[in-house]
Amino acid sequence: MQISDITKQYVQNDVANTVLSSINVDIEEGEFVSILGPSGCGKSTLLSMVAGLLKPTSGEIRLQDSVITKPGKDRGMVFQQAALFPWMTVEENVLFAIRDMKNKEERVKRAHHYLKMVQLGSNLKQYPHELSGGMQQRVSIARALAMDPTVLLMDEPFGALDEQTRLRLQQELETIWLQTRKTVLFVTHSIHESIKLSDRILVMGTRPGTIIADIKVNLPRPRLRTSEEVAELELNISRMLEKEIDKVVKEELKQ
Ligand SMILES: Nc1ncnc2c1ncn2[C@@H]1O[C@H](COP(=O)(O)OP(=O)(O)OP(=O)(O)O)[C@@H](O)[C@H]1O
Repeated sequence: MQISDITKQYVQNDVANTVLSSINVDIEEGEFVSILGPSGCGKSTLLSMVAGLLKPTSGEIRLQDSVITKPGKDRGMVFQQAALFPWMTVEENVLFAIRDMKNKEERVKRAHHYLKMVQLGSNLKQYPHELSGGMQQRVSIARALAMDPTVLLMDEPFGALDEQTRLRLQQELETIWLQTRKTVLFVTHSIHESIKLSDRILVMGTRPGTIIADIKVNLPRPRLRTSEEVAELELNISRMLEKEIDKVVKEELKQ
């Protein structure tokens, strides 16, 4: 995927606010890339443009040589809230996402395969309200994977979960990624989460949002908090982010 010269402005009351400027990134097939940055730097805006939900003001995003202009089946999206259909069972929610598949037997087989992968093989007939937040999020991951997208786009998928569930889902996502080797673009606020999961971390600065560091994480997996290299990287990134946050605080004080 090639993100080239992206700028994004939001216009409100005839005033243009540039939220992203000069975003250039090439993402290899199979890479797990995290986007980290202070609140409001434009992470979700960037992901929404890759999803085709928003159009860039200038620049273009290419996936397998096609310019992205709208949402497509080649991109599966997982949001902070699972957004499942409450009147459908777990199985039906996944089947609905792949309703275009003609062969019913194959369709059911595929839904079950991914639901088993996210440890929900015994919850097929349950409804979303009968599941915990973590389980609901697992359904939305299975739903996105079942569509067999080229890229998985994840916008703070574990942000609303408690710490224990979050750690468990991080491990599961890592296992799934090692099995499927999908390209993943993952927005998070957690430095540790990004180090644990990614091949590469894009650190964003703000006002306007730009990429201030592109860090390759060449550490063996699984990456433990107790590892010296992990702790050192965590400290370096947190210093970068603190600088950006200080910049915002100073600007706000001036106003
Ligand atoms: N539809 C919109 N209209 C106008 N401004 C918007 C709109 N959506 C987002 N913004 C502004 O664009 C900037 C970037 O927002 P965005 O949600 O992409 O940031 P973010 O990095 O994902 O933030 P967070 O980490 O808090 O989720 C913010 O200043 C936000 O107020």
